Amino acid sequence: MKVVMATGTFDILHPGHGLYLEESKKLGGKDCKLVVIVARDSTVRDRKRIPIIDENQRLEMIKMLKPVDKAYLGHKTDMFKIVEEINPDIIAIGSDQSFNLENIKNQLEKRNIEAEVIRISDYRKAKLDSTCKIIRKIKQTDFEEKNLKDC
Ligand SMILES: Cc1cc2nc3c(=O)[nH]c(=O)nc-3n(C[C@H](O)[C@H](O)[C@H](O)COP(=O)(O)O)c2cc1C
Ligand SMILES: Nc1ncnc2c1ncn2[C@@H]1O[C@H](COP(=O)(O)OP(=O)(O)OP(=O)(O)O)[C@@H](O)[C@H]1O
Ligand SMILES: [Co+2]
Repeated sequence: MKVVMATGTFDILHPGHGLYLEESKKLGGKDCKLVVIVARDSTVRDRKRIPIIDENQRLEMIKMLKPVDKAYLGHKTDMFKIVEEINPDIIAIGSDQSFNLENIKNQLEKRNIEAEVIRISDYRKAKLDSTCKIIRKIKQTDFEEKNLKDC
């Protein structure tokens, strides 16, 4: 049985997230266990922007997805601590994740973690194929208050 680790923010789910998780799971073959690490709110704030959905609700949704066997929040500072704990065979890096694979491999080597690091090159193209596009669309949409009255 192979353990594959996938990571991300997963703020406002869309089909690109589903494709990435499906492709990650395929890397581990027939008996794959897919473990997903959801980025902490503090990490998202430091690296990207203020998250819309908080970390617990993002984790709750990821746990409900079909390819996912286990999901956890990451740690707040050392991102390789969770890798040591999960001890995956493969770490799947998404097509738009800005990690340098060589840097990750060097960090793993320093800690004696024998995981393979693989870039998933598949990208699901659509009008709203990223969280930032969804946020931009919501910002630009001029909702009338009556559309939101039951919220
Ligand atoms: C090997 C690896 C380990 C990670 N561990 C953590 C972690 O412990 N805590 C965390 O908040 N995020 C963790 N992340 C997720 C990254 O923080 C997240 O991918 C990054 O913020 C970029 O966001 P994005 O993937 O949504 O583009 C990890 C990512 C990788 C590749
Ligand atoms: N359209 C897509 N096709 C394939 N993979 C995707 C797509 N969108 C996101 N992913 C992958 O899903 C994982 C989580 O992505 P993330 O949380 O950054 O969402 P995002 O839509 O890319 O958000 P943002 O717009 O903030 O970058 C990453 O590994 C990312 O590469
Ligand atoms: Co992204």
